[in-house]
Parts: sequence; C-alpha cells; structure tokens
Amino acid sequence: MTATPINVSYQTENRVIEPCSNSLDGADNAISACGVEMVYQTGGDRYHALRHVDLTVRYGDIQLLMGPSGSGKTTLLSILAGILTPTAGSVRLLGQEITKLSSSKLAQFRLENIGFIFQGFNLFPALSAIENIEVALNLKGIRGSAARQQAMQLLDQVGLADRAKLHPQDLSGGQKQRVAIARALAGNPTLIMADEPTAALDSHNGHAVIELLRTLAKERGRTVLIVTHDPRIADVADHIAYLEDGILTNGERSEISRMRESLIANNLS
Ligand SMILES: Nc1ncnc2c1ncn2[C@@H]1O[C@H](COP(=O)(O)OP(=O)(O)OP(=O)(O)O)[C@@H](O)[C@H]1O
Repeated sequence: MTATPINVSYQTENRVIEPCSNSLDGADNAISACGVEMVYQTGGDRYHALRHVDLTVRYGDIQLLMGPSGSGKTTLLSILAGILTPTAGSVRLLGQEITKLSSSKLAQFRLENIGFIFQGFNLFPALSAIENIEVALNLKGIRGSAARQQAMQLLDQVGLADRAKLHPQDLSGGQKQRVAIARALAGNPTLIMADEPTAALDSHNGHAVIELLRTLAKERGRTVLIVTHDPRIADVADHIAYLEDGILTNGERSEISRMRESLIANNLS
C-alpha cells in the first residue's frame, strides 16, 4: 500500500508548540522553515516524521542535515525543496513562501531556482554527459546551440570538458556525480539541494565532490543544503542541523565538532 502524507490539523502529542523561533522574513535567509510538521499515513497507521522543525539557512552558506537513518532527513529536504507538502508549518525560499504556491507555480519555482543532486546520480544512460546537461537546459527553455555551449561551460566548471561525449557507463562514479552537479547548475539556480551526494563514492572522488560543493557556495554564492551521513562534509559546513526522531537541533560552528565525533562514533558502531 502506498503511504501518503496527510493534510489535517492535529495536536502534537504532549508538546507545547512555541511560536516560530526564526523570522521567515529575514533578508539574509535563503531558506526559512517555521513549525514544519510531517505525518505520514499508511492505511490506518500514522507516522510522525517531523516535529515542529524551525530552520534558517543564510545565502551562500553550506547547511548539512545529519542524523541517524529514519530520523527524517530526506523528508525535511523534500519539504524544503517543495517536493513534499508539510502537514503543518511554512517554508520560505528566496523570499517566496512556497507553501502558499499552487502546484504549477511551485513546479516553475523549483525549475528556476533549485538544482538537485542525488546519491544515485540519476543520469540518463542513453545520453552522453553533455546531452544529460542539455536536457536540463532544454527544460529551462534554453535550446539548440545556446544549450550546447552552456552545457560545455558547465562541464568545464566541474573539470569534465574532455569527457563530454562519453556515456555514464564509461565514467567513474565521481565523474558521474560531477556531471550530475553540472546538470544541477543548469539555468544557474541559487539553491543547490543534495541527498547523500558522496554516499556512492570512494574517498578520492568523495573529496573532489565535496570540494566542488564548497566552491559553489564560497566562490560562486550558491546556497547549498546537503543531507548526508558523511562526516567528511562536516569540514566544509557552516552549520549542521541534527535530526533525531523528527526533532531538529541546529548546530553552530562550536557544536559541529561534538556532533561530528558523535556521527563518526555512530558510523563505526
Ligand atoms: N512515504 C512514506 N510513508 C510512510 N512513512 C514514511 C514515508 N517516507 C518516510 N517515512 C518514514 O518517515 C521516517 C523518516 O524517513 P526519512 O526517509 O525522511 O528518514 P532519513 O533520515 O532520510 O533516513 P535515511 O538516512 O535512512 O535515508 C522513517 O521512519 C520512514 O520510514
């Protein structure tokens, strides 16, 4: 049976809901979530996946979402990306309250403003590296020679201009992820959202991808939100939000090393 999120109002069990602790209107915030709740319903069962999550991410920052398996990271990323609608709460991206947009306006907003990177790369196997990027540009209304030229520039940015004609099967895992990052940059989105971008990569390729994400934020002004179990990414993060049982703790720099140690210990145990 397919589980679906339910849109009903309800009392959050035994918890006093405080007013949102962040300002949705902060001009410095690229991402602002306030009082986000998510309840999944499968048949007669309800699962409370997120509990009153508040989160702000400033423009140009790298924000990690970490936490144990099943803690709600992908659910939160999907809500912040406008892919899932929360049961309650609001999300503002780049000054636009996306939780108030119609589904067609939301789809357009995502297309124009968000680049996605997935653990499994999600490249089209029948298309070459450059064609995979051209398809994304076509969706954004850029066609023909302009698309080809921009796709080549994007491949150049990720250091793969000389692999443009190769198909995914002829690229290493790290190269595939760099093509996927180039594709995520098609149309110049302000927000980059990545779900476990280094999980399928060895140490060398993982570091190359992390360095690329750091460059995107720190040298090219993108705001980068990453769901990860990978403690190596913590080294380049400005903030780490830690989820456990759907409850979020947001870490400042001083707390990051403590969280990192705990994550490494959990990964090793
Ligand atoms: N469509 C759904 N229907 C019902 N329950 C769901 C659904 N999607 C996620 N869940 C549940 O919500 C909880 C949070 O899931 P989520 O995938 O967000 O966690 P996660 O932290 O990303 O996990 P992982 O690190 O293993 O990917 C889990 O208990 C999961 O089983």
